[in-house]
Amino acid sequence: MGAYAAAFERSISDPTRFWGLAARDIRWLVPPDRVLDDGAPPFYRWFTGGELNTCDNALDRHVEEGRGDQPALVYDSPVTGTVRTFTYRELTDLVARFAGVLRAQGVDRGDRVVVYLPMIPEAVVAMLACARIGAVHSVVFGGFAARELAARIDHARPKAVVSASCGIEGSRLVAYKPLLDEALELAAHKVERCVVRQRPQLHADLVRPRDVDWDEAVAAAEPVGCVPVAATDPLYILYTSGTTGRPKGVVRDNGGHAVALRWSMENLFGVGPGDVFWAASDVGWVVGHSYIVYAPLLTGCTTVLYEGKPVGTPDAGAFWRVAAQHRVKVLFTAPTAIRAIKKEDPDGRLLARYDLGALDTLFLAGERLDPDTYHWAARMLDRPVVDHWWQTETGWPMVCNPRGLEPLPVKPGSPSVPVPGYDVRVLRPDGSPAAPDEEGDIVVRLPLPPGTLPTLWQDDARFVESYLTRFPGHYLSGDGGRMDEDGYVWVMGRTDDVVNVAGHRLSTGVMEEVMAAHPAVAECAVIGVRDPVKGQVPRGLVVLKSGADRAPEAVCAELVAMVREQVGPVAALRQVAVVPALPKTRSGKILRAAMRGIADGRDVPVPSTIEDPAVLESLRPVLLDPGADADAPPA
Ligand SMILES: CCC(=O)SCCNC(=O)CCNC(=O)[C@H](O)C(C)(C)COP(=O)(O)OP(=O)(O)OC[C@H]1O[C@@H](n2cnc3c(N)ncnc32)[C@H](O)[C@@H]1OP(=O)(O)O
Repeated sequence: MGAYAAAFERSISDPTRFWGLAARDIRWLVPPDRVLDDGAPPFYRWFTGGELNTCDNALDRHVEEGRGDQPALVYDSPVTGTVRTFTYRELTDLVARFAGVLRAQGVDRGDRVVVYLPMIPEAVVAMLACARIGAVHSVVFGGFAARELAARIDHARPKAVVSASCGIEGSRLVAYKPLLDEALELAAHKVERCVVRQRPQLHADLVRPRDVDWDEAVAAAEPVGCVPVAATDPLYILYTSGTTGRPKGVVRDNGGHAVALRWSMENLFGVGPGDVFWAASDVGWVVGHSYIVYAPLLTGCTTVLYEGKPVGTPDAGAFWRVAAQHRVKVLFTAPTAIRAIKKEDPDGRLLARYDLGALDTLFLAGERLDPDTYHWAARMLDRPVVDHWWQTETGWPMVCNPRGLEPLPVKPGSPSVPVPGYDVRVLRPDGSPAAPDEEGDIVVRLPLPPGTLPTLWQDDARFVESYLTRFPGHYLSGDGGRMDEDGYVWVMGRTDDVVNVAGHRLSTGVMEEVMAAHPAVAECAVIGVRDPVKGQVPRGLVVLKSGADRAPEAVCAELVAMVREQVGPVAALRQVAVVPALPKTRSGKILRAAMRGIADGRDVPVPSTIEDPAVLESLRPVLLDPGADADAPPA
């Protein structure tokens, strides 16, 4: 039996022993009584009775163990012309001081702190400072609009918000503070304190005494040490899109998270202490949480925080420049980024300018890796390109080619095999196991391994209903796919109304909610359709109210602007078409999957429950050819 098969078998047959051994790489303040607490299924807890501090494991511990002068964080920002390195000692000092700032603002263990920051070192500092004092951070991605931020504030009910005057999107300045002010106005929950980092590119007006200037507060703060927290205490809440407009607050614990992420670095990514790891994502997504911040630092690596884009900052050689300059060993990004680079530099002329001698592997996740992109990247880089599949809910890879454990043959289009700890299955609608290569729902048999979501924030019922009810005893991933004879998993895409736009998981429901509020709209549907660069883009189909005397093009342009304004630019809704009717079942359910299939050029059977097949047929031309974008985005 190979190393992978042996590890997988051990992880499933004796998870207590498997993860108990992995837990030895973490510094515990109080060792756990139990590795797996399975006393209250379907809720499982890892490392109960144990106490630790995640920040201690990510920073202080490394300083004490001799890594104080090693770079912990490299901030590379082509949009500001900055490259700055922070050693473990420097980062520990900054975090300890900012933890003092939070304390001084009344933030204590268990309090929530919303972090709404661009890709600047302060984002990492704020997250780790929360961990240091046992506060629970909830990072909100900067591409969301005020309304979305307000919804998250109302749900997490934070004591404080940490933000900045602006973000920099390529050449565009995004004023964060007005968005924050608007969100605070919209939110019912009243936030007591906002700590605002003033960036030189744009000064924000502070509302005193609510708003506190980051630099002034840090100058006045006393450094604070790490507090012990229970392994099962929440480290963070990260909201992710569900099928409805209401985001789900995925909870991450401290103990299981630290153990699983630390294990994943050596066994999946093949990196260890001292290596340079770069996840080119955003701290607002789970990749940013796990593989920009926590996993590399828990492992004693150097992590790269990149404030730039794959193209345009300044060109499609940007990723290769960063990888070469910082001697990156593992680069992790989303396929959409590689497709954007490929589009601009198909022959790799820019890539050829850089010495990528240190680069060992390119890991890709966040959306399906299409074989074309895989082959292009593998050919251009001439080194392993590794697809892997996971979700915000799981926090770390579920299916991967475990480079550290045992590199397995690559099958382009498949992220390879279930990761140790994840008993991945494919089920038929009746819950019976699918045959090899038969498509079904991808599920994971409970218990999920450490590091995965123990529940949704203050909503055990929604946790059970969303993930554990469809197939009792299993976690429902929401993705469909198949498993082949060799145990390789083939992920085909979402089985629900969640879209994946440029690696950003978005709810079509939230866009529909916004569009439905337009006075001329009678009903609408948003579907995700294939896009050559972003993977998927949303497309809106709208039925106007009878008697609406507005020009359809004007309504479409207004709808595009409304979604951008109320959901955020990241929704990237550009295609909206006015149609005479939407196809529905006899019970009135809109047939989104059927429309999606036609738009993607797939042969989809017309559901037998359809009310009027002619309606679906009449949409075919519009679904196959969206026409021009409804409007150019505002400058
Ligand atoms: C495995 C578990 C997971 O799935 S975790 C999620 C993993 N996903 C990712 O890491 C995301 C990968 N995608 C990306 O990094 C970006 O899409 C890349 C490839 C860099 C392209 O970026 P960009 O050209 O900006 O396109 P986009 O579609 O991301 O953005 C659309 C519009 O939104 C804006 N936007 C984006 N981020 C922000 C932000 N932080 N603050 C403010 N605005 C933001 C973009 O500027 C863009 O605006 P515009 O429409 O061009 O005006």
